Amino acid sequence: MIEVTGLVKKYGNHVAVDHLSFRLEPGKIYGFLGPNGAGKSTTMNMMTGYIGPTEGTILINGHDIVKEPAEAKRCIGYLPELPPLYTDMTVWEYLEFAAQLKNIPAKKRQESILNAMKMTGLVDVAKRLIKNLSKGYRQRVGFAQAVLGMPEIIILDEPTVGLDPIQIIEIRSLIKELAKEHTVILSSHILSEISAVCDEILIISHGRLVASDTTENLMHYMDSDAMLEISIRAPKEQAKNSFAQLHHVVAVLEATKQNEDDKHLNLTSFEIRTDGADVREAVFGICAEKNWPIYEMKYSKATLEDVFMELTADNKAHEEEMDEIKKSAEEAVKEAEQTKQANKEDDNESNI
Ligand SMILES: Nc1ncnc2c1ncn2[C@@H]1O[C@H](COP(=O)(O)OP(=O)(O)OP(=O)(O)O)[C@@H](O)[C@H]1O
Repeated sequence: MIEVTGLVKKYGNHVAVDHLSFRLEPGKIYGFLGPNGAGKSTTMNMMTGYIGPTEGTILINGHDIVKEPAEAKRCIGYLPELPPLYTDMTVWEYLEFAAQLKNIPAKKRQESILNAMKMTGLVDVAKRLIKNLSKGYRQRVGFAQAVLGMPEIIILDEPTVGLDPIQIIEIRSLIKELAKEHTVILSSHILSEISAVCDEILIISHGRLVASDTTENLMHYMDSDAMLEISIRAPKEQAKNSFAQLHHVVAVLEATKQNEDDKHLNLTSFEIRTDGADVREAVFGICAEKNWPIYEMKYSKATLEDVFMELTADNKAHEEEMDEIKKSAEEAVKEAEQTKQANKEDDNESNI
């Protein structure tokens, strides 16, 4: 089990991880999801003891990663975003080297390496130089290194980045295979990646945890929002009131975008928001009864992607704000330089 409490990492004034707290139970696949720069790698690097936290504690099966690093690290296998593979070694040589670093006793080494290779499908390439392997196979070598010695917890940073679709499918099934015997934690900025394999998702934005739930619950949360876009020819207020009275409808908004055709036909467009229910038939019933011709109807449910965008939305606003600050700072510097240059020219003229 992993317990993270009040975790903070600062680089100078920059807060990369901002008071993260969570608890990860054994035997599940967890996904760290967040945009680039959200703090996923920094968090993983702290959890695996690669870098120290500025504040907060990380307990790995009860061992503090800072105070008892050897005991804590023994429970973890880590595949960093850029695995440090020695490409002039063969797969076997590299795994033997990794086994020594992990202090796996000499008597057990061969068996451990063989198990890791079997698990990751590397037995046939054991004698091949790593530099002659495809990117997918190199990633497998990184995996094999992580599972060597069968640690209880496997941490994988962006495990499918740069792989082709077939390799991605292979790595995904490998992760699911691993989860039968290990707790797996992986990170990605790709939502479909995380939702395809993880039991629970932790969404991180600006170093903060903005959501943490099971993939099903997050999906269910999305289900609580649906929208029907409709273009009809009808008296605006009367139509709006009729739709608003329908069961499950939470809001009826007038859609602002209208094309020339709509104007010509004198159409009114609405966005009918519901609590997740599909109200197409009920809306059709009203329109038919009132004889309001329907020109267009489009039903949509919020997706996991929408929730991710919503939860990390301040990210974009923050970036825009930073761009704005940077732009005005650059303008101020330019202005100051121009003034300095003008003053210099004035001085030169008065000297003449
Ligand atoms: N060694 C470092 N020195 C200074 N700033 C750093 C350092 N490492 C990371 N950062 C900053 O900390 C923030 C979090 O970075 P981190 O790599 O953890 O994000 P991430 O979510 O893993 O992103 P990505 O998906 O792009 O790897 C970023 O703003 C990054 O620029």
